[in-house]
Amino acid sequence: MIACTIAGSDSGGGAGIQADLKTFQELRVFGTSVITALTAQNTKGVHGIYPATADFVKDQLNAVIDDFDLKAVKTGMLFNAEIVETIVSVMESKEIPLIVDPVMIAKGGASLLKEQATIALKEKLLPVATVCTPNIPEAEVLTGLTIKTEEEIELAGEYLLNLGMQCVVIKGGHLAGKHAIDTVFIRGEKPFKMKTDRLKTIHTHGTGCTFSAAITAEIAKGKPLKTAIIEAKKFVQLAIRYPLNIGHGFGPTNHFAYQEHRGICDVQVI
Ligand SMILES: Nc1ncnc2c1ncn2[C@@H]1O[C@H](COP(=O)(O)OP(=O)(O)O)[C@@H](O)[C@H]1O
Ligand SMILES: Cc1ncc(COP(=O)(O)O)c(N)n1
Repeated sequence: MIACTIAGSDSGGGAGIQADLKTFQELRVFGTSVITALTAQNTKGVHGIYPATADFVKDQLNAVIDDFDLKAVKTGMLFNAEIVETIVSVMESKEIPLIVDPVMIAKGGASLLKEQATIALKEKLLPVATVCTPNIPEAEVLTGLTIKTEEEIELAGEYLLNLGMQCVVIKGGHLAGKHAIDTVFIRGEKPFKMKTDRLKTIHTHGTGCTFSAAITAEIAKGKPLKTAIIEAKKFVQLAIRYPLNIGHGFGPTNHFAYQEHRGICDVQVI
């Protein structure tokens, strides 16, 4: 099975292209990549960004699509509106499932998406997406809502589904409480929640990239949407639960954990 990630490179290896390819590999999917930007980054922050031209992003994507039978494609850091629009122009005519992680701001605070690009992402990319995986601040930007309560999560989910996607996963990592709860909206189905313990850790660099890459890998393997999303939640939960404790800042998650500890992760589906 072959998947592709369209994202930024994280020199620190915990997020972006590197997190996505490691996740694909652990889930036994062959990973291809389209790099939108190079970041000089480590566990302490983003120290520089060097974007690719939109034309070169297109060259990479066409090179991959022309040669491989891609079963799923994901996007992460897209940086500017030209890159967003280029991806739309290539992907809109394809029947390949597209998972959009609407990456906006790194956990350290650096902006990974320009303001104009947020509009392009919402108005052009999301309507051609299959799945979108916003965290709470991203869902707030995309919907214009303040999201604190369950009702507001429901409203945000419905709003985003109405942009044309088949599925929206609103991630609860940024909320408070004893549990980390993600809410999943699939068109035509009753929404459900995935609940795990909220782990006390600073090693959450790249959690969103890892989660969306795991969804992409499971979809590439042909899993139904709901099964793919639940398995991906297990993958990211184990990756957070067994940190590598490397770097001097907010460390990466552990992509080895799923294969090493599989079967012992409880994700409550409610
Ligand atoms: N401290 C934590 N304990 C357990 N799960 C977490 C924790 N932080 C984030 N997660 C989970 O990691 C995934 C990524 O979530 P989140 O951190 O909200 O996204 P992002 O990395 O895009 O900001 C979600 O499934 C979320 O529930
Ligand atoms: C290249 C790249 N892509 C995505 C993220 C987001 O990850 P996080 O929100 O964990 O900082 C990042 N920091 N760098």
